[in-house]
Amino acid sequence: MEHHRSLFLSFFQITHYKQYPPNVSKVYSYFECRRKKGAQFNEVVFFGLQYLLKKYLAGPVVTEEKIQQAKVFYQMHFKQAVFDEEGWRKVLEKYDGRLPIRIKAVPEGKIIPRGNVLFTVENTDPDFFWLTNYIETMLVQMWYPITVATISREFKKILAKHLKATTGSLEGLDIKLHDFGYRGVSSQESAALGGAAHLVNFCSTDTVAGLLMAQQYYGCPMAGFSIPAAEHSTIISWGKSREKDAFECLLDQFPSGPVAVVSDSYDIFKACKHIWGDKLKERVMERSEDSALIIRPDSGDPAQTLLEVLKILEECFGSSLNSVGYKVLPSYLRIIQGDGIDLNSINEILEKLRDEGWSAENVFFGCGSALLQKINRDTLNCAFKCSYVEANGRGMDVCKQPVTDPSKGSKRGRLSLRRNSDGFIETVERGAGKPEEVRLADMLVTVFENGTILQEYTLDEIRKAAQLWEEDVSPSQ
Ligand SMILES: O=C1OCCC/C1=C\Nc1ccccc1
Repeated sequence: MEHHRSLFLSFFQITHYKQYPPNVSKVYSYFECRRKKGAQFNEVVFFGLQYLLKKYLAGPVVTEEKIQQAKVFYQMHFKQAVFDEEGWRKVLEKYDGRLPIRIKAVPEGKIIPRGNVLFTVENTDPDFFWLTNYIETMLVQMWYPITVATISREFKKILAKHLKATTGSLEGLDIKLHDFGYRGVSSQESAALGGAAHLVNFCSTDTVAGLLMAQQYYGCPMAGFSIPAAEHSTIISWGKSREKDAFECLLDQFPSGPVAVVSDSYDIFKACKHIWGDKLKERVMERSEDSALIIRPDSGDPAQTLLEVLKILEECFGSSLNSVGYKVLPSYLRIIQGDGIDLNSINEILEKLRDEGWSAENVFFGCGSALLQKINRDTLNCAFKCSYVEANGRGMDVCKQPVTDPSKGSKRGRLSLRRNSDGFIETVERGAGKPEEVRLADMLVTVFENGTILQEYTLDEIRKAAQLWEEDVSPSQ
């Protein structure tokens, strides 16, 4: 495939090779989501490195043509010759354009507590010590898929808790949160990465780019599902006086399988009472459980609107009690709330529904920007730092310890990740841990070396690694 020029143009400062001490032969760096006091998230889902390696770093990424292009580009940019043409030509000659780099990483999907090493990067050939932090810029972009996968899993914990508490089971958990975020992200690539990151935890999405990512980079032919759904244009195009006809068209066009109909174009409450609950009542009741009508409010205070809608639908269609005593609408009727959903509001909504005796099985959720866009590199304090160098044949552990912010201190020495005797995951610093012991216990796996990807993960394996634990679903919290 066409390798991207971005290898050369995707980093931050190309003058760093001139700034290292003399005779440096190795630069070893690592990536972590720094621990932060009072942080909202204390564990992260590792996801996305495989895509980045396959797309930008694997294979013969350095070519003579790209070297020439970069040379001209940086001569213009710095108005002096600072691009390391010779260094790159040596990569081309010595390694046929493959990067002499080793990357060791936690397996994708693993749940790792904040403050632990997630992957390490080092040059495999002393001539190329400057390469390690050259690819830092691109590697730090891992903050995005990690953060989306983490937030998506936090949603899953909340949904699991409420499902367990109000239905007694976790059935249907993986379709409870639908990705509505395609339009709200900054680019097709973000949609692909973020969409795939959500699919680590759920199989419900409208972000098609994420499905393609899962297919092309994570070996999953179809990672998520959706259903026919109205949007405001398909309702209001009938005119205000024909909302009933618009709704009836959805029922006619999609007689089997679930269908979602946004119903707040004019008055969600009148639509539920007089159209769904009256004019089209028979049409709704004739649908089976597998062909439910899913009504979508899309405005107003989410909890208040949902409670009012549930009340109206109960008056029109009735409700029953499930095995744990919570109210459920008839199986041909459900609701999806895709407006105003984030980690705080989804919990509030489910608590208010529960207080009014409603089970979580009545409602599905959609989430857009709060899932894919309302985040940044600081959300999980993602950082990439050098922790070890070799010069004149000697190794040296290095780190930063800013007196102005100790939380920005970095780890020192070569790092490994292990489960300690208490079963907790911890990072072993300073190259401690005997090599034979580290080899066995080290959770970090060499996934990339000298241009070749040595370990791949399928989405199925990643989903298994990221599944919720028992304690994540216990209603106690
Ligand atoms: O209502 C629905 O039911 C379930 C299927 C998806 C769906 C709506 N999708 C959507 C996507 C992007 C922005 C807004 C809505």
